[in-house]
Amino acid sequence: SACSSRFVLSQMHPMWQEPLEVPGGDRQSPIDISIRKSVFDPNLKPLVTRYDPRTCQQIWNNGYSFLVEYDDRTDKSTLHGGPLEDQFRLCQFHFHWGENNNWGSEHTVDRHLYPAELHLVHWNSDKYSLFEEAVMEDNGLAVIGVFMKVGRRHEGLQKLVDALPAVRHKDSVVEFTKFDPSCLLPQNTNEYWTYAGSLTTPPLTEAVTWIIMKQPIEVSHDQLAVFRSLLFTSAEEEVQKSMVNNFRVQQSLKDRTIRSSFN
Ligand SMILES: COc1ccc(C[C@H]2SC(=S)NC2=O)c(OC)c1
Ligand SMILES: [Zn+2]
Repeated sequence: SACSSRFVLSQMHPMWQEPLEVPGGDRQSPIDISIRKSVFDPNLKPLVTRYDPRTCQQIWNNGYSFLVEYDDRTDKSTLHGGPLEDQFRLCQFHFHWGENNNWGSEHTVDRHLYPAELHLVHWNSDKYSLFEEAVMEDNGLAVIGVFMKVGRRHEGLQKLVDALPAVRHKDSVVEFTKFDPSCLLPQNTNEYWTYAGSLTTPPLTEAVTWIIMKQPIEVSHDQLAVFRSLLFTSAEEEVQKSMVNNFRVQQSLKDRTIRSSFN
């Protein structure tokens, strides 16, 4: 699918150097979500996700994370509602995690760090015809962020975990089908925070309406350990580097308001 972030491949290096300044730079992500600074907005609607598992195509290790990519040529797997005016199309999901269970998420809640964070990436298919177009526009993208905490084994995630050894090295791809990502959403999707932000890796474009779920999902210690068995490096490289701590440093809120869908 077009949203496979080849930019990441070309411009990315695992511990990539933060650029000195970013175009605009007043709505960068990730951020800390201060609960007391967020403003309840009663006009925020429930989120509506309609994902068709038949659009699931493959898993790809791009040297920064692993992406599960969806066929986004038609409106089969979509997101609308919440803070969104338009309909958005799912193109991929991926994760960020740490070297241990003490940190790993990109966003935090009152500075609380989670061991990992899921990003479900969608682009505005009402306004644009390709991901590449949407990624350059204000609010061309909508990303659902879901925090992950250590607890019970997540049965839905296990199918994905079992496929990871096949994409251990950077640039490896494996077929992965019939996966419904709604199994990775918390049971309560009506409580979320939303704010205007950016991609969290280069090109860092300020095109994202963020929708961060309040309720984390639980995954087991062993499932996270398999994430950490992935490598940043390709099979040819002599020195293998484990894929951990693939999160960006937090950015300042600047002149933004975080809205909450709950009081
Ligand atoms: C230009 O295309 C890109 C570039 C990078 C990413 C991945 C970043 S953005 C995010 S949110 N989390 C991440 O790790 C893309 O993902 C949609 C798309
Ligand atoms: Zn991400």
